[in-house]
Amino acid sequence: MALTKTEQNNLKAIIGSSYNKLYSQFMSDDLTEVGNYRILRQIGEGSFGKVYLAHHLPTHRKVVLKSSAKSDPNVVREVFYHRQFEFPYITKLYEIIVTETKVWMALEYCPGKELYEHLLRLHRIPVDECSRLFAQISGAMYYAHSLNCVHRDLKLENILLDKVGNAKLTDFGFTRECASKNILETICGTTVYMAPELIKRERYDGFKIDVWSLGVILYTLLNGFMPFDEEQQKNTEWKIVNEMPSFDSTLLGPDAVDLLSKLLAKDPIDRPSMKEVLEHPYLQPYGNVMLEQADNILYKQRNNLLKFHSKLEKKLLKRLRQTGVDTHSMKHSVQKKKCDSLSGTWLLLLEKEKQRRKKNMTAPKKTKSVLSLTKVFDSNTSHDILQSKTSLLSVSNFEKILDEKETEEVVSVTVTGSASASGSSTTKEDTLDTEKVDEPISKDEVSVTPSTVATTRYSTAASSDKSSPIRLHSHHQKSASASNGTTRVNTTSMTRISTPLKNSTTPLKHGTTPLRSNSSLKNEHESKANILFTKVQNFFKQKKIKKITSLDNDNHHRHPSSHLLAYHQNDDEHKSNVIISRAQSANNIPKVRPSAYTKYATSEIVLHKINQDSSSYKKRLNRSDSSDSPSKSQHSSIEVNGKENIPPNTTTPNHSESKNTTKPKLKKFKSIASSEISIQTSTGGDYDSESTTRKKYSSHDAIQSPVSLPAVRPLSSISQHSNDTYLSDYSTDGYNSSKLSDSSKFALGSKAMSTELSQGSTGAKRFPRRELSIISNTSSTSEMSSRNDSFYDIATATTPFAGNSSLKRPFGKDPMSTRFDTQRSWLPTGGATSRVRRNGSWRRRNQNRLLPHSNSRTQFAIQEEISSSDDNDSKPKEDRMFSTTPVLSRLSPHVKPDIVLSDTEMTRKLSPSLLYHFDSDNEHEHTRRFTPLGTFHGFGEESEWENFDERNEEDSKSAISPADDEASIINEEKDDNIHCALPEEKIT
Ligand SMILES: Nc1ncnc2c1ncn2[C@@H]1O[C@H](COP(=O)(O)OP(=O)(O)OP(=O)(O)O)[C@@H](O)[C@H]1O
Repeated sequence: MALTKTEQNNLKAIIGSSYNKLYSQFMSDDLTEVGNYRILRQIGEGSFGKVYLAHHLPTHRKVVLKSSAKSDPNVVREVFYHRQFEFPYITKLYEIIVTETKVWMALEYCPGKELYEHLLRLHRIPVDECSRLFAQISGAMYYAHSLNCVHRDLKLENILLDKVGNAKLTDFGFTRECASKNILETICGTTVYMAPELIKRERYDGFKIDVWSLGVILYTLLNGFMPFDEEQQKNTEWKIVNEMPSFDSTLLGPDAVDLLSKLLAKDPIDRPSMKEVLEHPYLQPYGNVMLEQADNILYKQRNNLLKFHSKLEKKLLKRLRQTGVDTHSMKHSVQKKKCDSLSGTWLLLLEKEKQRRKKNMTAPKKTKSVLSLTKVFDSNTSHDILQSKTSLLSVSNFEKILDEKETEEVVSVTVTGSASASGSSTTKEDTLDTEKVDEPISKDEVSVTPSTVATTRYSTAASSDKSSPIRLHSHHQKSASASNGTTRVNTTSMTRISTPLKNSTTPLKHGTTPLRSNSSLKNEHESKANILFTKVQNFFKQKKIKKITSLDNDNHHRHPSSHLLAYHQNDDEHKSNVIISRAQSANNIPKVRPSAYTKYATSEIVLHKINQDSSSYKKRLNRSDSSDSPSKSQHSSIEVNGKENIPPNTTTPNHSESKNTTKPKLKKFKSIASSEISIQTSTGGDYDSESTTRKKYSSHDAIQSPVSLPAVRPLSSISQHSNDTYLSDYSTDGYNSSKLSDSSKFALGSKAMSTELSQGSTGAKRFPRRELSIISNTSSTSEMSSRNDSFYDIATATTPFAGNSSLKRPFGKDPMSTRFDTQRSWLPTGGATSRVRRNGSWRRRNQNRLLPHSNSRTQFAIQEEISSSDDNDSKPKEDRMFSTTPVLSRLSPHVKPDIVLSDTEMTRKLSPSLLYHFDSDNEHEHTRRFTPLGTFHGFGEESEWENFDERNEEDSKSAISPADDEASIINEEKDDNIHCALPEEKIT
C-alpha cells in the first residue's frame, strides 16, 4: 500500500531521529556501561581511579566497579591476591574487565561505607559491638595469614560495612605472600597504622605488622581516637616507637586492655598470632566461632570443596544448562578464578539465589509467631486463652499440622497488645472446622502472602473488657468454610491468631461466633492443649534448628554458629531484629519492641536509634526501679532469633554520654603509592635530639614537645618530588647515605628506649647507625631481597609484546606503553619525558584525593629496593623481571594448586599487559573476551575513554543516576525480586 506524502515524511523523521540518537550515543562522553554492568553513579575515588555503583545487567545485582589506571603499580597485585580470597568478611571480587587504559574490578557492594565513617558517626563503638566487628576483621586476617598472605595496609578506611553491618576487608593493593618470617623490607602502609619496625625501616615480619595495625584499629574503635596521631608526623613516629598509648581500663574492661597491650607490643615477637587473637577472651564468643568458621572454609578451599558442591549450586547449574548456558565453561572459569564475565555472572547469580532462598526460609512473620505462641501458652497466662485456641483451632487439625513436617509455616500467632473492637461477625471464610481433617499441606500452599491476609475478630463471652479480641487472620481463605455452627479450618490455610496479653485472663465470649464452647469438651481440650503446647514448642524448636542448619548447608561460608557473629543479610525484619537485639544487649536496654526499629532502613540508623533509646531508658531507670515493668517482663519472654545466646554486655559505656565527654580525634588516612616516605622524612628532625629531648616529658606531653618541625605536614606528591625519591633519606642508592643513617638511628630496640624513659634517664642516647651496606647487600643479593618483596619488579617489566614482534597485539598501539613509560620513571635512569607526563597526571590525582584529608598516608617506599638493585645490576629492568618470577611461585603451600602457576604462566599472568591473556589454554579466545571493544558498549573513540576520568566530577555525575544510597538499597531489594530468565525446573 502506497504511503501518503505526509506518512512518508513522518517515517523519514522517525528514522532520522533514531539515527541521530544512535550517533549521539556513539559520540557521547558519558560512561554508562562497562561490560555487563550499567554504571549508576560514582561513590568514591581512589588514588588511581574512581569507584562507581553499578548494576549487573544479567542478574540485577548491585556491585561496585572500581577503576584503576593501568599505571597503578599495585593493580595487578591487588587483582592477583584479591581473587584468591573467598571469605565472608572479605569483599568479593566478581569480575575483572580490562580496557585500553583501565582495569575495572567488579566488587561486592558495601553500602555501609567505611568503618572509619561509621566510627565518626558513633564516636565510639560499644564494647560488645566492637568485639563482634573486630572478630570479623581478625577472622579475615586469620584467613589471609593462613594462606600466607599479608595485607600491609590495614586501616579503618580499608574495612567496609555491608548493608547489615558486617565488616568486610578490602583493598589488597599492598598484599603479598609471606611464607617465612622477617623477610620483608618494603616500607608500606599508613604512618599512623605502621608498626615500630616499619617506622624504624627494619626488615620485618609481615604477619606481625598486620597484628600491630589491628591493635591500632581496635584502640581507635574503642576509644574514638587514634593511639598515635600527632600533628607532626615525626612526633607520631616517635610515639609509635617509644610510647605505649594510655588505656582507660574502667571504660574498656580488663580483657580489651589486655588484648590491646598485646597487639600493640613494641617488640613484634611479643605480638600474638591471629589465632591467639581470635582465642582471646575479649573476642568471645565471636572469636572462637570465627576461628572455627575460618578453619572450615580453609579446609574446604584446600580440598577444593568450596565450589559446586552444595545442592543449591548443583540445581543452579542444572537450570543454567537447561537455558542453554555453557556450564562447562562457566565452571571452568569459576574454578580457575578467571574473574571473567562467566564467573562474574555465576557468582552473582548464586548469591542472588541464596538470598532468594533465605528470604523464603526466613519469612519475617515466623519469628513473631514463635514468640507469641510461647507467650500465649505461657503458664502465667490464662488457660482460657488455651480454651479459645482450642476452640478456634481444632486440636485434631493442630496435631495434624504439627505432624506435617514439610510445612514451612503453619500457624502464626502474634501478640499485638492492641485493643480492637469486638463483636465483629465471623465470615464464612474465617470459620474453623474442628471435625474435618484436610489433606496434607504442600509447601506451595503455605507460602505467606501478606496481601491475602484477612482479619476476623471474635468477641469474648463474659468479658469484662470488651476490647479484648482474639483475632484470626486467615491467609488462604479459599478452602475455609463454615458449616453448622462449627468452626472449620483447612490445614492448607495460614492462620494467625492475635490476642492482647493484658486480656489473657478474660474468658472468651463467643458472641455471634459459632464456636464450640461445650463445657464437656473444655477439660478435654485443655488437657489436649497442654500436650499440644509441648508439641508446638518442640515443633518450633526443631524448625528453628532446622532453619539454621539448612542455612548453613546452603552457604558453605557460614559456620553453624555463625549466626552469633554475622547479621543475616537477606531478611530485613530478621536483620533488624538481630541488630536491635545485639544493640540492646550491648546497651543494656530491655529487648522490647523490636518492630519499633524495623522502619529504619540501615543498621547504623537502627543502632543510632537504639543508642538514643538506651540513654533515655537508663534515665528512666534512674528515676524509678521498675523491675516488673511491662518492658522488662516482655524482655524476659522475648527471645529473638536465637539472640538469647548473646551474653549481655555489662561494661558497655553509655554511648550518648561519652559523646559529650570524648572528643574524637580522628582523621582520615588515605593510601598513596609512594615515595613519600623519603619526602616526608627528609623534612624531619634528628631522631637523636628528638629522643633526647623527649625524655624530659611524660608520655602524654607530646603536644608540648619542643621538637621544632614544620607546622604543616608536607603533602608532597611523587610528581613534585620524584627526583627527591632517589636522593632521599631512605634511598639506598648511596647518594644520601648520611641521611639514611640518621633515619636508621631507630635501630635500637624500642624496648630499651622505653625502659630508659620509664627510668627517667636523662642521658642522651645515641642510636647505632644502620649500615647502609647491609641494606644494600640485602636488597640486591639476598634471596630474601627487598626486590622480591616488591611487586614492582614484575609489575614494571615491559610487556612481552615489546620484545617479540611475532606476538600479535590486540591493538595497534601497545596499551601498556604508557604504563611502562611511567614505571621506568621510577628508575634513576628513567626518561625525563615520561616522568613529566606522569607527574602531571599524578599531581592532579593526588591533589584531588588528598585535599580533604590530611597527614599520614599509605607509603610504599619502593624506591629503596629499586635503586639499590639498580646499583648492583646493570641489566635492564625489563630483562630482570623474568628472573624474579620464581619468587612469586613461593605461594602458600595451602593455596589451591590451580592458583599456583608455572613460571611461564606466572610471568604471563603477572605482567600487566597479560591481563589480556588470563587463560593460557585458549589465549586467543580470552584475548577477545578481554578486548575493550568486546566489553564496552557503543561509545566513542578510545581517546574518549582515556579522557573519562579527566573530566570533572559534575560531568560524570550527570551521566549517572541521581539515586542516593538508601534508594539504591531499596532498588536492590526490588531488583532482587526480578528473577533471571531461567526456566523454573522441577527439583526433586
Ligand atoms: N566494595 C565497596 N563498596 C562500597 N564502597 C566502596 C567499595 N570499594 C570502595 N568503595 C568506596 O570507594 C572509596 C575508594 O575506594 P578504595 O579505597 O578501595 O580506593 P583505593 O584506590 O584503593 O584507595 P586508596 O588509595 O586509599 O588505597 C572508598 O573510600 C569507599 O568509600
